[in-house]
Formats: sequence, structure tokens, C-alpha cells
Amino acid sequence: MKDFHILYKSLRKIDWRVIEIIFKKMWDYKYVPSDLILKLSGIKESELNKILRRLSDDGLLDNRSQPYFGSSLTFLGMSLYSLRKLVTRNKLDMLGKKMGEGKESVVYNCYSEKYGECVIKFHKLGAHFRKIREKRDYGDLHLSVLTVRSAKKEYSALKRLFGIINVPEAFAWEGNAVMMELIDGKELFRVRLENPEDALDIILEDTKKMFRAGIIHGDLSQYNILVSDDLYIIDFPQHVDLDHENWPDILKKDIENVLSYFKKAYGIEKDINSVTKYIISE
Ligand SMILES: Nc1ncnc2c1ncn2[C@@H]1O[C@H](COP(=O)(O)OP(=O)(O)OP(=O)(O)O)[C@@H](O)[C@H]1O
Ligand SMILES: [Mg+2]
Ligand SMILES: [Mg+2]
Repeated sequence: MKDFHILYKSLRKIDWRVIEIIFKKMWDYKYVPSDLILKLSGIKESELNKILRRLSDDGLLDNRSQPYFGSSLTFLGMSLYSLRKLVTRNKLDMLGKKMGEGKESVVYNCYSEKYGECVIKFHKLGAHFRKIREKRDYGDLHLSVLTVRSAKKEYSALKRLFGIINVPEAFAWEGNAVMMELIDGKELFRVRLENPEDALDIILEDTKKMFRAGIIHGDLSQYNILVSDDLYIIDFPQHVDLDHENWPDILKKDIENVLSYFKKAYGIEKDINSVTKYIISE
């Protein structure tokens, strides 16, 4: 896969126009018909075909010819679209180095005149992707749509929790990308804590505060807690609200992950039932 930077610079206005049309219409079509792109873009047919082919060769589009000619955005295409939007909204001034790549996202350093050094997380998978697929009404959406939902969901959780617990401040959301504060720290599992009891208390207290705010993390663990001068909780696309039918199990799993890590790493033991009771109590 070519670098984001190189591809971004290689795109012309006319390419962005095509990409934007596909983004806008992907809610209505799994593959946006070439005929529709032709109509909306006003680009000559031969020229459009060239553009669609080139964008597909560069890995930005997923084109298909059956049962009609159509295109959808790949992860790369979606991410570049999101970058472009952030740049044109004057949120983002420079994309930096890749900080990490997980199965669910790619995280980059970035710089913004407005916010200083920050990070961009590009979502790769839709949260609850399997569950959504099972629902018939979502059956005909392209997966790229789900990455947008995932990013939106993360952005909204960060917004809701900021000021309640330590989370990165969310600066912007576009497409599959969330731009947020850079936390200068390491994941909990990489760190040897000096006072693990205090850290565990803070994490459980944060879990309680999240619960009061109506949010259950859904993937809380030593991988999604960053340690700097303070502790920060990250990675929210799979969070659930209290109207989720399974919230008690999801909450319990979060607590279990945390308790078993502190037991394994520091020999601290706490009873899961009393901790759970404490977290859901007034
Ligand atoms: N705001 C941030 N500040 C600093 N580093 C961050 C920030 N957000 C994410 N990271 C880094 O990027 C990694 C991946 O981010 P995150 O956990 O949100 O995504 P993920 O792809 O869902 O992860 P995973 O695939 O492990 O579930 C984090 O483990 C962390 O190292
Ligand atoms: Mg993570
Ligand atoms: Mg994750």
C-alpha cells in the first residue's frame, strides 16, 4: 500500500470530486453506479473511466462491473477522503508519522495550528460489525459505511466523557477519522506502576463515572489505558449505552479484564461481584 502522504498529494481536484460523490452516495448504494457519478460530476465519460481505473489501481476504490458498473471506497480511499475534509475545514495542517496499526485502526501523529500536536485515528472496521451484518436492513451497505459509524461513535463517546474522566480531547470527526489530543504515554501493559493499588482505584472510579454518564467501554483492558502523569482511557468505538440489552455482561467483562490484569501483574485481588456492585451503585 502506497503511503498516505504520496497518494494524497497525487490527487487532483477532479479526483476529489469523484471520491466525494462516492462518499455521499455510499449510503444509498453499496457500489455507487458509474452512471450516477457521470451525471453528478459532469466529467466526460472517457475521462471518468480513466479516473475510476486509476483510483482503483492506487487502491482507493473498489470497482465492480456486475450487475452494473459501480465503485465504493476502500479503507485507503475513505481515509484520504477524511483527511481532505479535515484539511479543508482547517482542522488539520500536517499528517505526521504512523504511530501504530491495529486490526481495527491506523493511528497517525498530526499537527494542527489550532490544536498543536495531535493524533488521527482512521477506523478500519465497523464496531459490532458482525451484529450489524446480521440485521437485514444493514445487509446492503458497504463495509466502508460502518467505519464511518465507528468513528462517529468514538467521537461522540470522547465528547461525552471529556471533563468527566481522563480521555483524549476530541477535536474533529470526518468520515472514518477522529482527530484527538495526543496523550504522551504508554499503554498500561508496557509500564511497571509504582503504586498499582492507586491506579486500579482510579480505573474503577473512572468505570463508575462512565457508567453514571451512561457509557460502558466494552473493550476496557491494559491495552486501552494509557499511562502518562495520569491515566487515560482510550478506544471507544464499541462502547454501549445502558439501553443495550447486554450491558450487564459487557460491564462485567470490562471489570473482569481489569481485575485479572492487576492480579496477574501486581498480585492485587479484588472480588468482582463487590466491585461490580460498587460501580453500579448510586
Ligand atoms: N490519543 C492518543 N494518544 C496517544 N496514543 C494513542 C491515542 N489514541 C491511540 N493511541 C495509540 O494507538 C493505539 C491504537 O489505538 P486504539 O486502541 O484506539 O485503536 P484500536 O485499533 O482499536 O486498537 P486495537 O486494535 O488494539 O483494539 C493505542 O494502543 C495507542 O498506542
Ligand atoms: Mg485498542
Ligand atoms: Mg479497539
